[in-house]
Amino acid sequence: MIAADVLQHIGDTLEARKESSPSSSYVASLFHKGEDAILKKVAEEAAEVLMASKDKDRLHLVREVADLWFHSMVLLAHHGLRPEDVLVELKRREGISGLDEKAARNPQS
Ligand SMILES: N=c1c2ncn([C@@H]3O[C@H](COP(=O)(O)OP(=O)(O)OP(=O)(O)O)[C@@H](O)[C@H]3O)c2ncn1[C@@H]1O[C@H](COP(=O)(O)O)[C@@H](O)[C@H]1O
Repeated sequence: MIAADVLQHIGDTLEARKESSPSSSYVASLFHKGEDAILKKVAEEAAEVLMASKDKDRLHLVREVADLWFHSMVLLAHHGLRPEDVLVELKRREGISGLDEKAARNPQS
């Protein structure tokens, strides 16, 4: 599956960048700055997704979602996690209705 290959490749690149110099790599510079800098980028990119959506600019939206996914993967890598961990969780949820899952969490509501 192409999508899984792309995510796996990005995961490998992110791991390799942990050994790179911050001056030669954007990802290495983010790792070097630490968790707060990574979280700031995730928050900024999420806000940019909202603005692209409100602007009804489809190409801009795709690019901003790519930025958000990418920085979320940097955050995962910071915590020693990989994109595949999210894919496993999404796979686990396949076929489970969001409404049923929510009802199971809050049986009285
Ligand atoms: N997919 C990406 C990717 N998507 C977005 N970005 C960077 O994320 C940043 C997004 O920040 P903004 O949109 O806010 O733009 P900006 O104002 O320039 O950023 P800041 O100065 O505010 O940090 C830009 O610098 C983009 O270049 C990415 N940088 C790297 N990758 C992948 O990561 C690999 C490793 O990158 P390096 O570590 O730079 O070699 C690359 O080969 C790509 O596969």
